[in-house]
Amino acid sequence: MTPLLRIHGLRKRHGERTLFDIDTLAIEAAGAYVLTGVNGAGKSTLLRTLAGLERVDACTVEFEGRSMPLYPYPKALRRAIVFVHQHPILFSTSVFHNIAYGLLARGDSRRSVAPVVEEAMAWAGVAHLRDTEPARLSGGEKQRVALARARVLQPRLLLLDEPTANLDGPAREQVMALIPTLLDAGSSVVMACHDRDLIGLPGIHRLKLRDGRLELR
Ligand SMILES: Nc1ncnc2c1ncn2[C@@H]1O[C@H](COP(=O)(O)OP(=O)(O)OP(=O)(O)O)[C@@H](O)[C@H]1O
Repeated sequence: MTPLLRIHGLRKRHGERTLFDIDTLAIEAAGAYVLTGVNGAGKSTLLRTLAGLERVDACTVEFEGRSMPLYPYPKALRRAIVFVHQHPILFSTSVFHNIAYGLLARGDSRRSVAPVVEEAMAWAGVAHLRDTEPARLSGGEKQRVALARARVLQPRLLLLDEPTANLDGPAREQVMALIPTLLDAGSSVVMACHDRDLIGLPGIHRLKLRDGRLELR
């Protein structure tokens, strides 16, 4: 099977320190991965690199069978890959507009966007918050809005940085419940996390960053 994404020779340095040096990273279409490693191992940096938010040394990517450099970050990846930050930054408008924003920015019409956003709000359990200003949301609500905002873009690859960190009780359960359904929509998902319940999800592949190398378990 052709992987969705395959990267060779992915190296990241901070000054003299090599944070990671990865021979090959292959992500299957509709595959689910957890990325583990101790604090400071480079998990967030690796996700940010895949999302084009970190500069890297020359490195080639095969995306859906086409070869391209990872830097400068290609348009095809910008459209296909969505990164969800651990502490999502939301615009000071409404929940509805935050979820609609990416689709409108892509040029979709307001008329076509509205039902997609309605469906996403229902999926994320935030429909009752549609007119709420993001500053008034709890951490769990913000994370669910961020997941809905990512989902409407129908990414081929979704990168989640510690989606359940800082959440507990029902807020954590609600976010946890959404994650398998992202896979049902056909996206590949890579999640950096320390959460044992996410690591134990059925069918999930385990990637571990250790001493700058990536192990597939
Ligand atoms: N711009 C930078 N310059 C130098 N070092 C940096 C820079 N950005 C990140 N680092 C270092 O790179 C290392 C990896 O950070 P990163 O946040 O990717 O790790 P992580 O595995 O996600 O950690 P955690 O589990 O604590 O979130 C850390 O030691 C961090 O201090």
